[in-house]
Amino acid sequence: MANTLFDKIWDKHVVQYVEDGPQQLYIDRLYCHEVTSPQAFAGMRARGLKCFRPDHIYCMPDHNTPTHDQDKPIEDPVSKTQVDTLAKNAADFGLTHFGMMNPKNGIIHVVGPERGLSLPGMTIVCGDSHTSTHGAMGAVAFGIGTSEVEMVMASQCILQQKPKSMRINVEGELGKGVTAKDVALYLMSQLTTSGATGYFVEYAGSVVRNLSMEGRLTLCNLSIEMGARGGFIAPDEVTFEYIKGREYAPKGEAWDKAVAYWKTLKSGEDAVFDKELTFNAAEIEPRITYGTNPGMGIGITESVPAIGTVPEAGRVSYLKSLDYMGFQPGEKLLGKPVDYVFLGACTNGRIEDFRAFASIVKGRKKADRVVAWLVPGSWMVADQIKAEGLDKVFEEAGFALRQPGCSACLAMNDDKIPAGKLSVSTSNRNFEGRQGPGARTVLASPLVAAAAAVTGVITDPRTLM
Ligand SMILES: CC(C)[C@H](C(=O)O)[C@@H](O)C(=O)O
Ligand code: SF4
Repeated sequence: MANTLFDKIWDKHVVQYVEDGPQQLYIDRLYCHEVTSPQAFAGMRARGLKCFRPDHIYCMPDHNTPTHDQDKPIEDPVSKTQVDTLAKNAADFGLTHFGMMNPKNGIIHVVGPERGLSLPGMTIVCGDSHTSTHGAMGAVAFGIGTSEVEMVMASQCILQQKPKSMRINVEGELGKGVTAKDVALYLMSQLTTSGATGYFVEYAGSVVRNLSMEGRLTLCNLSIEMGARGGFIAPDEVTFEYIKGREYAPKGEAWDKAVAYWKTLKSGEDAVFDKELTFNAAEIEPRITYGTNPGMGIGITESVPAIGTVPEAGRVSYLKSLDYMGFQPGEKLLGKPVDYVFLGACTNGRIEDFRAFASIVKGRKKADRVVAWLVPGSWMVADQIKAEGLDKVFEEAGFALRQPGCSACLAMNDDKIPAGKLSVSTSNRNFEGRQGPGARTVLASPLVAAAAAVTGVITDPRTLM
């Protein structure tokens, strides 16, 4: 009998078991963005196919959208083609499309949960690795390739090998200034970027239960950076409270029925996982990365690992990574001058992240040397920022808000960090050139980003709280 929550949701969606092969899995939601959908639509056209369940597919541009002047035509020709192509494809195939300037537009992984489209117990896919984010809603959500996007368009199903199951418990209480982002960065440093390869992770333990939905979305977002197929959290009152009343959430009787079902979505007391790990919240301080993958991280007061502590096989790439970042083995990063600060991305572009940033910059001033990009994950987040008066806080401190999109998370739009500049970023990847050719990225929480933005150097946010 299925006993882990993952098994329960997965098994309920299996249409067909193929002996010694992949399983045919029914998909409740397909999200499409402009980068990974064009070939899928082209394939559908070439085969003369229609989408099997068009009402279960939602499209929106986010990667190529500029974060300024969205009411004007996009200047960059490549981005314009991508964004226009998605609009045309969605229209041709009869799919819902939240285009640029549509109040429902934003980063797909921010919009899905906030509109009540991503719900507990669902299977959710998108041609995007950070689809794992939606796992925070208690869904089995994972990224797929473009040929698989086409498969889902055509059949609303996908062929998948069932991943192994892992439970990660984080127990205790988070200290001052420690956020879900720090928990994720800590887990990655412990597991490495391949530590969860082949697994689907259930996050559990008192720390996870006490996280807000925004925090849970951040945590699940980063699952993929540990190599996991996805990560999710059993739905509970926090989840239900968050979903209630949202635009596409069930209403009235359907709501009661849905909640009654969602309450059954938990792993059994005696559930057995292929792997189970437990961590102690007391070990986690605000974190930063020092290298060129998200697993290369330290507590903000710690030093970059000395060369002797790095396994011999990894020393060459370790030194290459530090060389790129301009850091020395064994040195502390506190006090390092910062050029750019980016608040946003599907990792940390939600209202709580803007509240956290505001809590530090309120009554202070942006450091002159810092260029700061504050990019809401969606128009809904942008509106909430205004409704709460946070825009005024930012303005008084010398910060301006931009328009929603993936922005500086990856260099696919106008928001590129110049070569050599050091950026403290709330996004999820610090690969070489990720934020622009030659850009150097330190991943951190919104609190750490805010502390850097007002001091101009890498700063422990606890000293400003
Ligand atoms: C463009 C897309 C395929 C990619 C992903 O899959 O994650 C992007 O969103 C990213 O964050 O690198
Ligand atoms: S915000 Fe970044 S990580 Fe998220 S979907 Fe966009 S590019 Fe990918």
